[in-house]
Amino acid sequence: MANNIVWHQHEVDKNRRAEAKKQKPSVIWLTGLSGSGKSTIANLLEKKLTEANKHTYLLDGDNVRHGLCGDLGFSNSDRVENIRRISEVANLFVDSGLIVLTAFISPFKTDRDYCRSLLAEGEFIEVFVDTPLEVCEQRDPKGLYQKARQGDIKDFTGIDSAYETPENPEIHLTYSGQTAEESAELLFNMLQEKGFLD
Ligand SMILES: Nc1ncnc2c1ncn2[C@@H]1O[C@H](COP(=O)(O)OS(=O)(=O)O)[C@@H](OP(=O)(O)O)[C@H]1O
Ligand SMILES: Nc1ncnc2c1ncn2[C@@H]1O[C@H](COP(=O)(O)OP(=O)(O)O)[C@@H](O)[C@H]1O
Repeated sequence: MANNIVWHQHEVDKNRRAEAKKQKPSVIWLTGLSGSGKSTIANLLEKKLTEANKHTYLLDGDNVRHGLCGDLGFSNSDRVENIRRISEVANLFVDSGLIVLTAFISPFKTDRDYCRSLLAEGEFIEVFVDTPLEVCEQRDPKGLYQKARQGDIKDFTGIDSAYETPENPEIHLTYSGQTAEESAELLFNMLQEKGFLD
């Protein structure tokens, strides 16, 4: 913990920055298994938000793990640290007035709740991309499930590492054979209907 360090209050604050962007800053936190469609859906959603003149930033698992979290692996403690860093970054981006989209497996409830705890009421929107393991495994876009089944990758989520299902997500995106575009459309509409974009 930082000692002898005082938070500096700047003249242009979060409200002013959000006002300038004419939007309500928030974090749209997609969680789900590898291959569930988080990145694909978040990408399509960001396009829709941009078309609606929203200012956004997408934090994506694979990309963040190349830089900010490049020193971390997939042990439970590394995953906790991964989500802690991402939560802090998401919080800073919300402070800057942005609508932040995140696409991380984020398998542990406590870590997702940590990000929620950093934000104000209504700013954290948990979206459970609820695609069954069998579907994810069949898609296997990176061939990782096959490697995990063969024992070439250890601690793979859903195989030999836990995924804690969200109990009360703001949005539950169930899979019933729809395309990624349809999921993104559905998610965009749900965000609007629930007033998260007002
Ligand atoms: N062991 C293991 N378990 C799960 N995932 C693995 C693993 N090893 C590599 N990968 C690849 O890393 C991506 C998940 O990274 P995340 O940062 O989202 O994971 S976590 O939130 O810290 O659990 C994940 O990307 P997505 O498929 O986009 O979810 C995988 O491609
Ligand atoms: N309905 C769907 N929703 C999302 N992705 C789908 C869908 N159908 C097929 N896919 C494919 O499944 C893969 C999902 O991968 P990705 O978006 O990287 O998931 P995640 O980020 O959750 O690991 C992509 O190759 C995507 O094209």
